Amino acid sequence: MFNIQELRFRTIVDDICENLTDISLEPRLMPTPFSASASASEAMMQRSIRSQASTPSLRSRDGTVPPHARMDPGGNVRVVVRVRAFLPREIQRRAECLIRMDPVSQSTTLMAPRDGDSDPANARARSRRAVAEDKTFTFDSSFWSHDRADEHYATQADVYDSLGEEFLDHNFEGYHTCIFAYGQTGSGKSYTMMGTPDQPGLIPRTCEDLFERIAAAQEETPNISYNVRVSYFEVYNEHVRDLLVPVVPNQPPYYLKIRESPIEGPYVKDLTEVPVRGIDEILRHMHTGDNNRTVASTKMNDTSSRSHAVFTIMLKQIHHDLETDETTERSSRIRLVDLAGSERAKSTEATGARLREGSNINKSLTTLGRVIAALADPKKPPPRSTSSISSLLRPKSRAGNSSSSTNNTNVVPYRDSILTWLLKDSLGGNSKTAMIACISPSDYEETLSTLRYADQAKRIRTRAVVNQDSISTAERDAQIAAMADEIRALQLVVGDSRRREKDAREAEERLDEYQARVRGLQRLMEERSLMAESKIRSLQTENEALRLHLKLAVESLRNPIPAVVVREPDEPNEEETKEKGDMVGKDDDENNVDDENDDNGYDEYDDGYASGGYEREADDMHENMHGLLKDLDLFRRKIGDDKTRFVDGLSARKPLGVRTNILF
Ligand SMILES: Nc1ncnc2c1ncn2[C@@H]1O[C@H](COP(=O)(O)OP(=O)(O)OP(=O)(O)O)[C@@H](O)[C@H]1O
Repeated sequence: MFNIQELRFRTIVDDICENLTDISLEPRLMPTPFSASASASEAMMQRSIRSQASTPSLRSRDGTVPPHARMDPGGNVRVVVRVRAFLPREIQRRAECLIRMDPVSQSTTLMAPRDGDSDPANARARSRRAVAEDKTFTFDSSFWSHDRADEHYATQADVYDSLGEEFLDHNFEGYHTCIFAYGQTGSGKSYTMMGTPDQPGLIPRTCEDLFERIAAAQEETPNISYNVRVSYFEVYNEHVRDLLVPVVPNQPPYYLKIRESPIEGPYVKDLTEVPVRGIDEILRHMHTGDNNRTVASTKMNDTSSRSHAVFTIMLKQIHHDLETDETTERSSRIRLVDLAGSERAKSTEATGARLREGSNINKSLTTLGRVIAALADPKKPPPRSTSSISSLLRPKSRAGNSSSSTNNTNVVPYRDSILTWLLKDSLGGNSKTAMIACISPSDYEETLSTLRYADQAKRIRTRAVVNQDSISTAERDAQIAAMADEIRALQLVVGDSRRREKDAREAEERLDEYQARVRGLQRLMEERSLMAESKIRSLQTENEALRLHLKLAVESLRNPIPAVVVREPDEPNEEETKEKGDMVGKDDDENNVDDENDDNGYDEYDDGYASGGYEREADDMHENMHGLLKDLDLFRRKIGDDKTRFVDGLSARKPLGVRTNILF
C-alpha cells in the first residue's frame, strides 16, 4: 500500500518537476546577457521569429497542390478521395475501373457497371441497372493512385504534401487536428495512413516533418522549446487497447476505460503517453504499436485491420518573449486514425471471430455515419440506429434524447459507439478535421456508399480554436511558487509515508520475532506435555501394579494359609524323644492339651491377625493407597489440564499476535 502511495506521489512530483522544467528551467527561456543587450532590431527579429512555428513546411511543393486546397477550409471538414490500383485478384477477374477523376475540378465520378461487365463484385449493381447510374462528387482533393503511368498519379508524398503538411501547419498554430481514413475493407486506408517501408504513409511522414520543423525552428531561435508525446491505441470489438504496452503471450488483453473530462472531453484513462525527442524514437513507438495492432487475413484483404487505430501526437510549444518576459504555451493534438474497413460478410466469407469483428466494425461505422449525418445536417433528425449495440451503449439518462427519439433533431449519437465517443471532439468540436475516403476502383455499391459518406462529411463544421495560454513573468513566478509549495507538501507527505513504512517494517520484524518466541514456547510446552503424558502412563501402570499387590495382600490376610511345620524324620531331638516317652500311656485328652500347647507355640509367629493388629494394618494400608490414588487422580487431572491448555489450545490456534491466554 505504501509502495503504491509512494509511486503515485513520485509520479505527481515528476510531473510537476517536468512542468517546472518546461516553464522555467529551460535554459533557452532564461534571460541571457545577449537578450539583455539586444538591440531594437534584434528584438524585432526575435518577435518575427516567434511566428516561425506556423511557417508552412519547407517541403511544400508549389504547383502540385490545387489552389483551393490551400484555402482556409472555413471550419468545414476537409474531405479528400483516393482511389487505389487494382489488386492481383482484381486483375485476375478482369475487373473494370469505374472511377474517373478530374484533376482540375477535383471531382470524382463513379460510373455504373456496363452491361458486359462480368465482375461478380458488381452483380448486385448490374441487377439494379435501372437505378445504378454514373455519379459525380466534388471534393477538396481527388487523388488518382490507380495508374502509376498516369501523369496525375498521386504518390504517398503527394497525399502528404497536399493534406498532411497543411494540417501540421495548423498544429504549429495551436489547433487540434484529426485526419481519418475511411472506406471499405481493402480500399487502401492502412496504405495511405501507415504505408509500407518503401512507401511511407501519412503517419510516418507527419512524424518526420514534425521533427524536421522542430529542428529547423530550434536552429532559428533559442526562445522556443518543444515537448512531444505520443500515444497509440486501438478500438477492437468495442474495447480500447493500448498499443504501446507490450502484449503478454497467453494473457487476456488488458482493456482501458473511457472517461470524460469537462475540458478535454472523452479520453482513454491510463493510456500510455510516451515523451519523444526525435524522429527515431517516434518511429520506433509507431512501429511497436503497429505490430501490436489486431490484423487478420480475409478474402478481401490479406492484412485486414480488425480494429480502428488512433495514433496521437501531443505537441507543446513554449515560447518565451525576452522583451515582455512573457511565456506563451501552445498545445495541439494531432490525431491520425486508420479506421477498420466496412465489409460484407458475403464478400469476406468471414466466420467465427472474423465475422464477429466484422459485425462490430460495421456497427461502429454505422454509428460514425449517423454522427456524420447528424453533424452535417443539424436540423434533420439523424437516421435511426440499426445497431443493437447502440442501444446497449446509450446511457439510460440520455435514452430519451438519443438518436432513436422521434422528436429529437440535433442530438449527435456520439455515445452510441466507443469510436465516435472518443472522436467526439475531432468530429464536431475543437479540431480541424480531414477525412480521406479510400475507394476501390471496381466495386460500385461499396464505393458509392463511401462517396456518399464523404460527400456528407464535407458539410460538417467544426469549431477549432487555438489552444494557447500566455502568462506573464509575475504569473509564472506565482505558478512556480505554488508548484514549489505543492512539491514541498508532497515531499512531506512522501517523507511521512516513508517513515510510517519504516515503522510498519520494524513492527513487522518485532512481530516476527515475537511469533518465533511463541512458537519456541509452544514447542517446549508440547514436549513437556508429552513427557507428562508418559509420566501419567507409567504412574498408571505402577498404580495398577500397586492395586493388584494390595488386593493380593488383603486377600492373603483374609484367607491366611496355615503355616506348615516340617520336621526332619531322621534327626528327632532329645526333648521330643523324652516327651514322647513321658507321654506314653496318657489319654487322648492330654494329647489334645499338648496340641493346644503346640498351638501356643504358634504365637511366636503371630502376625497380629489373630489379635486384630493385621486388620488395622490392612486398613491403614488401604487408606494410604486410597490417599495415593486420590493424589494420583489429582495429578492426572492437573496434567490433563495442562495438556488441554498447551496442546489442544494449539490446534485451534488464534492469531499469535492477539493471544492473551499464554502463561509464561
Ligand atoms: N495507393 C495504393 N497503391 C498501391 N497499392 C495499394 C494502394 N492502396 C492500397 N494498396 C494495396 O491494397 C491492399 C489493401 O490495402 P490496405 O490494407 O491499405 O486496405 P485497408 O483499407 O486498410 O483494408 P482493411 O480495412 O481491411 O484494413 C494492400 O495490399 C495495399 O498494399
